[in-house]
Amino acid sequence: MCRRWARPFEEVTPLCRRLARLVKETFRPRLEDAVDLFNYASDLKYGELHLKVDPQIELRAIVAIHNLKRGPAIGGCRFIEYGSTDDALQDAMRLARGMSYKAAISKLPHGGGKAVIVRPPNLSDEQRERIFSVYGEFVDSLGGKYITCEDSGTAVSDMDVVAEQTDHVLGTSTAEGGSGDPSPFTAFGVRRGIEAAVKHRYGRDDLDGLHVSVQGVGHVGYYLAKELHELGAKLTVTDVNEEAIERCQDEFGAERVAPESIYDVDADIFAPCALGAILNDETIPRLKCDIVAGASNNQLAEDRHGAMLLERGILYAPDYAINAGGLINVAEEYTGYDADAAREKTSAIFDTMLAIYERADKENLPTGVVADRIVEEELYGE
Ligand SMILES: NC(=O)c1ccc[n+]([C@@H]2O[C@H](COP(=O)([O-])OP(=O)(O)OC[C@H]3O[C@@H](n4cnc5c(N)ncnc54)[C@H](O)[C@@H]3O)[C@@H](O)[C@H]2O)c1
Repeated sequence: MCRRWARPFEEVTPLCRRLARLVKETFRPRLEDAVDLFNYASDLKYGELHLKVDPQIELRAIVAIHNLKRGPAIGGCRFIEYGSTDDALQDAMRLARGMSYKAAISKLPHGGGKAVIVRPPNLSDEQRERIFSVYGEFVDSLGGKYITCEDSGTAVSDMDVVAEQTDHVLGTSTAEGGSGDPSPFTAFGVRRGIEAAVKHRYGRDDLDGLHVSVQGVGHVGYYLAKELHELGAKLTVTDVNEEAIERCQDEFGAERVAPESIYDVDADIFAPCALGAILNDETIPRLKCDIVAGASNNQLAEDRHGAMLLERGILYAPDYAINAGGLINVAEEYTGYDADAAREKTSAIFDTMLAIYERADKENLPTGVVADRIVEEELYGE
C-alpha cells in the first residue's frame, strides 16, 4: 500500500486538511444537536416532529406536533428567515407547545402544533407558490394530525395554495370558505377578559368611566379600543404609527402619550397590544394600574415577573388565555364556519379568565402559574 494513504488523510495535503475540518464542522455539531433535540423535546413533553426538504425549490419545512390528547393539532405556519436550523426547530417546538396550552385553556377540541418554513433569500413569486404547494402535500401526508393556518410571514393567498393540496388548512380567503381577519375576534376576547378582571377586582359588571391605556393600536388594539369606547371607557393610547394614533383620537376621543410613557399612565387597566416582554424589571415598578390585560403574546419577560405583579397587587391576565379569540374563531372553520358560534365561544373567555383569577386568589399564586396548572392537569393528569 502506498505510504501516502496509510496516514490520516488530513495529513496529506492542505486540501484534505480543509476537507477534514469541513467534515468535522459539518457533521459533529449536527450529531450533538440531535442528542440535545431529544432532550429538549422530552423537556417540552413532546410529541412529534416532522421534516420535509425539497432542494430543488429550497424547501425546508418543520411541523411540530406537541400534543394530540384533545384532538388534531392546530397552529399557524411561520415563513421567516432563520439564522440556523436550531433556531427554526426551537421556534417551531416552543410555539407548538404554546398552541397546546392556548387550545386547552380555551377548551377547544384541539392539540397544539406549529409549522416553520425557512424562508429562502431572494424568493420569487413562482418559488413561493411552489413552496406552499409542496408544503400543502406535506401537511396532507400527516393525515389530519396537524391543521395549518396563517402566521408571521404567511398570507391568506398562501393558505389558498395549500388548500389545493389538502383539506387540513384553515384561514383561507372568505371566497374559499375562510373566516377572514381574526383580529376583531381577538379584540372581543380581550374585552371579555378585561370585563372578567373588572368583575373580579372591582365587583363591577360594566366598564363605564374606567380608564384603559392601550399600547399599540394596530389590528387588535384598534378593535379593542373601539369595543372599550362603546362600553364607556376612557382611553389613552400610544403607537409608533402616527396614523393609527390619530384614528383613535378622531373616532374615540382617546388621549395620546409617547410610546415610552405608556407605563407611567395613571389608568385602571393597562392593555399591551404591541410587543412581547414588556412586563419586566424596568417597567413593572412604573405601572400605576390595577389590571394588566391585553393581546400581546409573551408579555412577561420572565416567569418571575408574574410574581412581581402579584406582589404589587396588580391582576395580570395570562396572555395566551385572554388572546385566544383569533384561534377560537379560526378553529370554528374546521367544522364549517359559523360567525355567531365563533363569537359565542370567544365570549366564554370571560368564564375562563374569571376561573383563573379566582383560583389564583385562593391559592395565592400568580395567575400565569394557575393558567399553566389548569392546562397541565388537563393534558397530563390521570
Ligand atoms: N392579530 C391577532 O388576531 C392576534 C392574536 C393573538 C395575539 N396577537 C398579538 O397581539 C399583538 C398585536 O397584534 P396585531 O395583529 O394587532 O399586530 P399589529 O402589527 O397590527 O399591531 C401592533 C401595533 O403596535 C405598534 N407598535 C409597534 N411597536 C410599538 C411600540 N414600541 N410602542 C407602541 N406601539 C408599537 C405598531 O405600530 C402596530 O400599530 C401581537 O403581540 C400579536 O402577537 C394578535
